[in-house]
Amino acid sequence: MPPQPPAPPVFYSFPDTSKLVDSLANFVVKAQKDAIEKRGKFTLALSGGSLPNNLKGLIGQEGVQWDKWEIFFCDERVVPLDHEDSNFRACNDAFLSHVPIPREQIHTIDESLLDDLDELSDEYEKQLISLFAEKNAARFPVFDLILLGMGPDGHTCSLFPGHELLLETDRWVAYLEDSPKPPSKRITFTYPVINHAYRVAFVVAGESKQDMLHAVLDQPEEGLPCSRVRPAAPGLVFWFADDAAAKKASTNVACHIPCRCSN
Ligand SMILES: O=C(O)[C@H](O)[C@@H](O)[C@H](O)[C@H](O)COP(=O)(O)O
Repeated sequence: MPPQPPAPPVFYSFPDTSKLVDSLANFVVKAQKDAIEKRGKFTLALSGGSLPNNLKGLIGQEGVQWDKWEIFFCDERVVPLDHEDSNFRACNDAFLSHVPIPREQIHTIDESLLDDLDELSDEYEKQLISLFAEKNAARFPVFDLILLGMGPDGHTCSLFPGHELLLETDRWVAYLEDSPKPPSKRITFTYPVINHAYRVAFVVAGESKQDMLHAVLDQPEEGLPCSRVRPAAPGLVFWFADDAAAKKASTNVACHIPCRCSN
């Protein structure tokens, strides 16, 4: 069978953040159940920014098999893990430290390599390879779920508009020293990793995201970093937005606005 085109995004919008947080937690737990049933574990990648706080709904959730989770970071700032800019720290403070996930299943950067970005990104890529490569014949890791944010300029992970890393086709993890969003030194998943996932979900909230969300969904030809997230079939993209962010967004999505999905 010829390769199928990517499916249109599935769009959910919610009247307020607490409903979004509850629904996102349910969605993650469903993705986890599905992954464990089919593959015996749940591989999840997390972003920084506002996302960690939107995952607090996972604390105390029933039906979570934390011992089956393997967590990576879609991008990470090149700082010690206890630094206030660390994406690991943000996720740890928001929810990871409140749930019984074994620490060795949370895959963080090697702090001894902070002075050598090439080595640092290479080592993180090796952590991915050791988890994914043996059982997976695919050329790239296939995450069960990747959770992303959308920056005000349409960036996601540490993939910024106009940056040469948008064109990376080989490496799984790359580094940059010129991030327009501080801090400037970061490592990031590349599109081949993001676009091989079973599910990718963006989480966006607030009026300040209205125009960019409209541009990302309705002007994909602009090639904004978020618009380039198009996992190959059977992969799916989901958007979890609050009504403030969703106001100008397109109806050119699988679940139209106004949508009050309860999942
Ligand atoms: O490390 C980072 O900076 C993030 O991973 C980044 O990609 C973030 O998700 C977006 O900038 C959105 O951030 P907000 O949700 O805070 O706008």
